[in-house]
Amino acid sequence: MINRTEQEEREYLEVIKEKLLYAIRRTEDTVRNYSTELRQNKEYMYEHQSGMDEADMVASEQSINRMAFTGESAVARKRKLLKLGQSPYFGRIDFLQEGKDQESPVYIGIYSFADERANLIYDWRAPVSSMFYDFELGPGWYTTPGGKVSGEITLKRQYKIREGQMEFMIENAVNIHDDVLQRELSKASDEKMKNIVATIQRDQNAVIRNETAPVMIIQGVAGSGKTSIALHRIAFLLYRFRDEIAAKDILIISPNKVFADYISNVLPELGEEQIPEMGMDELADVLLENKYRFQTFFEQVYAVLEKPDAAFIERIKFKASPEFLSQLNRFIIHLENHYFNETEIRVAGVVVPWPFIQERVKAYHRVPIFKRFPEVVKDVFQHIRSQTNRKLNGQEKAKVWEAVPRIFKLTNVMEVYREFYKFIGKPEMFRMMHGEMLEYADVFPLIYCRIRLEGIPAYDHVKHLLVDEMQDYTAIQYAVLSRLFKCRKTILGDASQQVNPYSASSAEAIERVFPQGDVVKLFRSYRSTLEITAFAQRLFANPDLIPMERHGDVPQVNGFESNAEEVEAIKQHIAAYKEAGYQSLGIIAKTRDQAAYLYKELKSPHVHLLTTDSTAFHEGVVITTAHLSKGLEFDEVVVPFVSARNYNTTVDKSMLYIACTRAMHKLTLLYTQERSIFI
Ligand SMILES: Nc1ncnc2c1ncn2[C@@H]1O[C@H](COP(=O)(O)OP(=O)(O)OP(=O)(O)O)[C@@H](O)[C@H]1O
Repeated sequence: MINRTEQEEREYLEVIKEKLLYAIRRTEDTVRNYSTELRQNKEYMYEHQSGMDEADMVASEQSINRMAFTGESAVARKRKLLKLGQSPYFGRIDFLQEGKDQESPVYIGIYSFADERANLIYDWRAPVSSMFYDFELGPGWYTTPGGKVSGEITLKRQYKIREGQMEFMIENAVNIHDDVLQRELSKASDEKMKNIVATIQRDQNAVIRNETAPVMIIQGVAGSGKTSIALHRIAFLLYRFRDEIAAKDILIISPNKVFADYISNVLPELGEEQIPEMGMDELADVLLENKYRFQTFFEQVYAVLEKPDAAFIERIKFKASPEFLSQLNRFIIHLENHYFNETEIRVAGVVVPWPFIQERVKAYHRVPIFKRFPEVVKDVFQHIRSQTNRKLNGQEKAKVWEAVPRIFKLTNVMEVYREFYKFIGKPEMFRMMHGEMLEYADVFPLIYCRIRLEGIPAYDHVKHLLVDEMQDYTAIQYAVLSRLFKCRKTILGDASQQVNPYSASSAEAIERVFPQGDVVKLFRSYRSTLEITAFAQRLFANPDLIPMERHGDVPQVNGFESNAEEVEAIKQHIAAYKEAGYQSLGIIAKTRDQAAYLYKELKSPHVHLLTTDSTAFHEGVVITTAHLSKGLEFDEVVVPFVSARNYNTTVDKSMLYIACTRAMHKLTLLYTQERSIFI
């Protein structure tokens, strides 16, 4: 066995660092050579431009592009090597393959690294590395494209190497992962989400490395690592299918810009490029071609929280149900058969009879209704020509163009959508807001009608779609997504973290939309201490949840006589959180008005207010709403205004649950006068 002792490991680390340094220098030489050559080539081309013919120019440009590409790859390679220099590997397994007489050590790092003679570091995504996550000492196996490789794991080690120095090394213990995991979880939070390659758990690894599922639905409790796993899964797929998928072919549908920013460094940390990302509202705008003004999802949630109106809530609930989607589908089929004026068209002395027109309309049944008319127009032209034996003049053509769409009783998608409510006998279920603005609950049904009746080009360039916070999207939104994105999907969320319980989906409902999906449930919660998890469980009990055995202070619930005293207490938290060794403090209010009020009261340059307009996550002290805090986490969380008046509805309870589950190490709830029944 090589590198048996810790001393030998430390010496080996120095050898590897040396080799990395050498590789970095070589890449630097490559980059330098390419940039010199590139400059010379460009100069040459510029000087000889006049004497070059088209073919020469194209050849020169191609050569320059090739050179630039290779130069860029060398720069990327250098970046990876520099990173490896800081922390070359985090794990090792020694594997004795069946039929061989000597085991070989497999050092595992973020990227692979080889010298002329051997593979020195294996990428964590390589087939052989999967054994590091899947097995303890003893029998083990991994699959390669060529088949299954079995053998025995004779050694397993984990290392923490930072800035080139080995901080610790843990060996062979059965709970090796637990020890390192505990250390990782007890640390103060970073500004952004971090990678978890060194401590991926077995069940998480199975999700990350699943290559076959066309749709993967991950339902996991708060803090179970759903988002982390989904991002690592993308890194894995980019590695595994590198010839087929690039970063630009993936799309993340994220709940907001702050969240997008929060997760934005995980993939670059894993050596991958940034992934395109889009919010549902943004997608809606694109799909409606910016033609309609609409309420956003945030505005809908605030309306429910701030001035709940029974009829408004009824409309939301109705449109969120899978039954609504079925009714809409039935109506669209009904349109086909019952919304045509059975009339003939008279042009150029010819009568085009209704049966002919009807037959043509039906012939294009695969084409969305509004897209059929141009086809039918052409057929009518043809019909008239055959009767008159002459071409139609402009005026006659215009008449046909006008007459054909009129055979359909409705002229546009919006009219169809309004008609639907009359058809089902519930016209009160459709209300426009002030200024001809659509309610959010109508946005995706309208888009769905557009797709069915006008057709929208599918997003075929997207090869993998990632949807986070799946519980916040309704059946109709999934119907839209499944029609737009034919690619593989990873969909994740937690049914307990609905920001608007009137407009939410359970994992089961989503499964119904994607019957081909693999559903994975994650019950172990990593984010919070056992005390915080136990506290949150009292809000929404999940008997299956498995908390981490990590301890901290019991969450505090502090009462005050006045708001002023409560604000004063928050100031004390702000003054003290750093002393406790924390890096982030989240003050999570229920509504945006309450968050804004607090921000004004606190008047501190060190406090950031996160709103729906924010585009970046801030380190330090952040005031925000429960809705916006989704997916984020803080070392310490303070939830203000948890009074009986402020937290008393089902939606309020959901918000409180989301707020409390953001805390990693410390949680405090504050109220004035009477505390909420939920605590
Ligand atoms: N295997 C792991 N090793 C180390 N840390 C982990 C692991 N799994 C999860 N975590 C940590 O747990 C925390 C929660 O992870 P993440 O935000 O991905 O969970 P989530 O299920 O998306 O949470 P939520 O739904 O509550 O927003 C993060 O700090 C993450 O780094």
